[in-house]
Amino acid sequence: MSEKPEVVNEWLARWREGRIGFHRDAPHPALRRYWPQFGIPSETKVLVPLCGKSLDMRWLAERGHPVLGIELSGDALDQFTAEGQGEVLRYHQDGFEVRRQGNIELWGGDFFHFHIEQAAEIGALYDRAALIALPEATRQRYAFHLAQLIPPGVRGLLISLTRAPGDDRGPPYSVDTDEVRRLFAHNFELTHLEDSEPEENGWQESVWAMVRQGPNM
Ligand SMILES: C[S@@+](CC[C@H](N)C(=O)[O-])C[C@H]1O[C@@H](n2cnc3c(N)ncnc32)[C@H](O)[C@@H]1O
Repeated sequence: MSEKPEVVNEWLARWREGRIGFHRDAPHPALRRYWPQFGIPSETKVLVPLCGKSLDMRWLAERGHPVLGIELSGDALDQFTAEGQGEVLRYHQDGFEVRRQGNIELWGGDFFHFHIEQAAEIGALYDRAALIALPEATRQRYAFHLAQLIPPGVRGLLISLTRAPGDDRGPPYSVDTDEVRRLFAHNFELTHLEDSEPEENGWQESVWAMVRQGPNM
C-alpha cells in the first residue's frame, strides 16, 4: 500500500520550496557517538529509510558501509548527489528511480513499495527522523514494514523526535518514547540510549539502539 497522496505531496512541496529545517549540515552527533560501539563490520550494507539528503549517509559510506537510502523526493536525491563527489549512475529498478554515487545507492520512490527481495543484502539500519515524517496510522505501517524488511539479528540506531507539549502540528510529528516502544517492542529489542537537550523550538530527539528479534532469539 502506498503512502497517502496528501502526505506525499506535502513532502514533495517541502523539498521543492526548501522547507527542510530537519536537515543537518553535519553528521549527527549520536551517530558518531554510538555507531562505532555497535561493532558492525564495515562491509555491512546499511538501510537508511526516508533518507532525505542526510550527510549521515556519507559518514557511513566513509566508514566503508555500502548505503541504501530510500526517499520520495527526487529533488532531495539530486541535491545529495550534486553536493557529493563522483559520477552518478541512474537506472530504473522495480518502479524506483535509483541513483548510485560511489557506495551509496539512493532509491527514489515510496518506502512502502520497497520489498524484501530488494532488501536482500541489508545488514544494518539507520533511521533518523523517518518515523516523525509520518502521521500516526502510517507510523504503525512503517514499523511493521521495517520489521518485514530486516532479518533477525540486524542492529541499528533510531533517532526520533518529540515536540513541546501541546505542539502537535506536523510533519514532523511528535513521537514520544512510549510510542517508540509500542511501535517496535514486539519485533525489536530496544535500548533507550539518550535524550538530547531540548532545542529552542522545544524539539527534543531520543536515541535508541535496536536489534531485530527473530523466532529463536
Ligand atoms: C523529517 S525528513 C528526514 C530526512 C532524513 N532522514 C534526515 O535525517 O535529514 C523525512 C523524509 O522522509 C521523506 N518521506 C516521507 N514519506 C516517505 C515515503 N513514504 N517514502 C520515502 N520517503 C518518504 C520526506 O520526503 C523527507 O525527506
